[in-house]
Amino acid sequence: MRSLAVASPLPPAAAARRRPRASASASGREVISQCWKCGINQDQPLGNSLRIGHSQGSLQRHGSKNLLAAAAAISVEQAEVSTYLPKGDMWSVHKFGGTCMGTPQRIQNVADIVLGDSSERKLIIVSAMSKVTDMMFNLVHKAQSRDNSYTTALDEVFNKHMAAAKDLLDGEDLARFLAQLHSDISNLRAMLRAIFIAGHATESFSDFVVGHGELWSAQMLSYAIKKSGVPCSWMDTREILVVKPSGSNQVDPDYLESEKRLQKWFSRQPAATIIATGFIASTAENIPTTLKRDGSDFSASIIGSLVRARQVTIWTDVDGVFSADPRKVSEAVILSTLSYQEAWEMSYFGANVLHPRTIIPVMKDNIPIVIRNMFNLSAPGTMICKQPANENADLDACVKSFATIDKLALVNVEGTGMAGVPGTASAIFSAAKDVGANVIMISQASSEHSVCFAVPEKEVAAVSTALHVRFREALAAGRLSKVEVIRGCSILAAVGLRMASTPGVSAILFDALAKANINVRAIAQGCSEYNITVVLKQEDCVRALKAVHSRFFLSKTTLAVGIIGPGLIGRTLLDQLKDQAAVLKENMNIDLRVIGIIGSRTMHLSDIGVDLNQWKELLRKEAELADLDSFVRHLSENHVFPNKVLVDCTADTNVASHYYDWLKKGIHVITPNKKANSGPLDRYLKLRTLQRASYTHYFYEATVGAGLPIISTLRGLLETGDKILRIEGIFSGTLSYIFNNFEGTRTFSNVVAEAKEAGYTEPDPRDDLSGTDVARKVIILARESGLRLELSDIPVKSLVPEALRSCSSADEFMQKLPSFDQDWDRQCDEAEAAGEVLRYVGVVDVANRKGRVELQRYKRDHPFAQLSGSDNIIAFTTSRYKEQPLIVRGPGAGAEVTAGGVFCDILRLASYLGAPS
Ligand SMILES: NC(=O)C1=CN([C@@H]2O[C@H](COP(=O)(O)OP(=O)(O)OC[C@H]3O[C@@H](n4cnc5c(N)ncnc54)[C@H](O)[C@@H]3O)[C@@H](O)[C@H]2O)C=CC1
Ligand SMILES: N[C@@H](CC=O)C(=O)O
Ligand code: NA
Repeated sequence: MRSLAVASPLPPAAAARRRPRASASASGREVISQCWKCGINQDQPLGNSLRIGHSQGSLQRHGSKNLLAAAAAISVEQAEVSTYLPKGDMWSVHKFGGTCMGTPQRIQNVADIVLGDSSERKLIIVSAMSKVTDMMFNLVHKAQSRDNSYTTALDEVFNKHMAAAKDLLDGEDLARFLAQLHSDISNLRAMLRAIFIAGHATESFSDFVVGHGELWSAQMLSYAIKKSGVPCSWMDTREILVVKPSGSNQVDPDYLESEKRLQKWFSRQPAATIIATGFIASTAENIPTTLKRDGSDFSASIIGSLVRARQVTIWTDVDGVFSADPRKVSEAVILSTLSYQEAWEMSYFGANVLHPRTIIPVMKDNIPIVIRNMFNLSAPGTMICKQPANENADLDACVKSFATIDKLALVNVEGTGMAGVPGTASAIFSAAKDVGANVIMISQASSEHSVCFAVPEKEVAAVSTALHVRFREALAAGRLSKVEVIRGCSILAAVGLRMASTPGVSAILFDALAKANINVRAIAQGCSEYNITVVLKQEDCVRALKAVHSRFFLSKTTLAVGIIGPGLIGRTLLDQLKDQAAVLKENMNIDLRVIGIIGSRTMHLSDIGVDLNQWKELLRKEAELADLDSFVRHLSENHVFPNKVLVDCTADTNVASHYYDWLKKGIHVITPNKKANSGPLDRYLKLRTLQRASYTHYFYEATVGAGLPIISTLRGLLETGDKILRIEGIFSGTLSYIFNNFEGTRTFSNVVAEAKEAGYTEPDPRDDLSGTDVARKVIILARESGLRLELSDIPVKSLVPEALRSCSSADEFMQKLPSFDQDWDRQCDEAEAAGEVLRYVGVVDVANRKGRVELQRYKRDHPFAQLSGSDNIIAFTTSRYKEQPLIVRGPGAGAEVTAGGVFCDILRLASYLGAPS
């Protein structure tokens, strides 16, 4: 065997300084106690060097077999207990993770935070400098894989710490630290060499090597604090914390023994500021071990409990615990408080809070844990403590946070033979256990006809096979009908202690999911009610998370909007949205984001929202070729916003033909375009049936009377049980304007041009003059009233001269229209001579299940003759409004009022989705 001799790392002066102290306190176990007493700080141990010193001697004496025992010989000195360990409020415990200890500057910042804490006594737990633990694991891995490069990797570890120390410390402190570092590295080199030769490292070996990161960072911090004149000791927690293994990769603290050891340690070094190593501990047999994953948090919690600290502060690089994963929910907020149970539940669901076991030690003594950001000292952080009694008890505050678990599969075991048969559930779950599957959630309805449970997707094939084997006979005999596997699932959990005692929480949760059009596959809620768990399709999970989070947390309804057709109405709507967005956000908690605009030629897309101050430039300069399919895909695949709406501001039949598919995709539709509702009846009925059966919404108030409340009034009458007899009125803003203004002073064609200029006409004014636009409105109202009519069922009196019907464009039509002005002069004169006016009216004759559109003459005192501008007037004659019809009157065309009507529909949608009304 090769010699493992290690050169003395200490310069002669330092070695000389060590010796007298070592001998002064030497007890029976000379080597060990010598090192314990030869520290740099009063009687402080030099930690690992003493053990390596011992191991070195032992190695030479006992050979490599005893390497571990020798290396790990951590002893508790039989010192007299002279100073009792005080316990209670005077102690504050802090823990700084690897990121906080990442650079010399950060270690100095940690020192400043510690110095700034005015507590009487402070116990500071530190992790290794960031990345060091991985580097140390890598050393072991390389050595046991017989990879010689472990030596250079060890040099890197040395260099990293030497450089940090040189930056941070100076003078004697630096010399002492470097001497210790040299010594440790030499001994590690020897130990790794032994591992290299053996080709194997036991867990204890590995733990011993890995724990050095904490030993070095604790020493560096204690020197940094001492530098400012504050007495400070450092503690190797392997001398204090005693743990025993408890199952796979877990340990349980031995509180009694640990407390005894702490007491003894303290009696020797009763410092007011103690820097202790996180992560590392020892077994009852004094073999070095670690506290496993997130071990430093656990160290802080155990030590906090041992001294009955006032508070344990875990310093990290985030402002506290978020209400949901901020990478998935950008609006996630920092929680100011969390109960122990809530933190526990959240940790289980993968929220990066604390490992559940970290909470146990402090929970038994009601010691609060505060999570704080060392890089943002102004953030107060999150306090995890006993549920505060006076906490806001309103419904929304019952849910503290949301978490998700992906890559799951549901297993559904179903059959009539399960009901009332004891042992079925046990057989199902023992089959899962036999293949080592981790059952994450179980749900069984009380009918007992099915049991369903979630397991990680990678384990589901084995579970399914095991169940088919176990229930072969039952399946063959039909007692079980199926063992079904549903892959691609996720769990979404709502966590909150007060859910247990508050009715209505689950209703809100499921309502938010339904409104986001998300299908729930399974549900579980234990009677502890700290969480409600739902299983969903994985692809829906982020959207679901956003939907429930915004419903409970922010009460902010976020709505992604896609605008199709930025023509007159579309661009006016965009302007209105731009002007009102901030007010809606502030006053109504509604966050509207236009994430796409598509015109006939180009489209501009954004994931988080188009800047509405410059949408026109963006649509010109930063646009792609218009493609409606990819536009819709952009909207439906956006995972930032849970709710999406397409606003069709075209007059295009083709665009309208897609509404069905969009609603099916869960995208809401809002439109002033009349084509869908006045198109083929079967398609209309299919669309309405789908929409009524789903939680997607389809609003079209502006299709009749623009912004006037026509559809909503009719709906209100119908839904409250009124019977519609007749709807009659002037439904065309264009025709209203024309006949209100064609009074002999201007030609007919001039007035038509004015209506077009004012934005009242359809993109092609022949749609207005032909009566088609009015007929479409009549059809829309007729269908809304329950009549099954086609557009062709409506007799229409067209005002478009026969000769102009075949014009190839609206422009050509407008150019040729003046040649027919004389005909119009004649009709107008005739009416005037009779004391009448011309009005173009539409009638929905519900009683006779008919509709019609006609040009009529009315006496000058008739209400229809009293209109001005683009006024519409619509009279509803119903069972309730029989003698006097209910009349709605006002401008029924024009950019502002129409866009306003569309905007109203958007807000109606937001309100349906949960925005305050
Ligand atoms: N002007 C008014 O007072 C009222 C209009 N409406 C309806 O509002 C809708 C829009 O009317 P206006 O804005 O006046 O028309 P417009 O012609 O000014 O705007 C329509 C826009 O849609 C674009 N477009 C057409 N097909 C498209 C497609 N497939 N994909 C993307 N973009 C396309 C056009 O390029 C144009 O920019 C029409 O359906 C109209 O019936 C409803 C009530 C009142
Ligand atoms: N062109 C239409 C616009 C509203 O639907 C009209 O004039 O009424
Ligand atoms: Na309307």
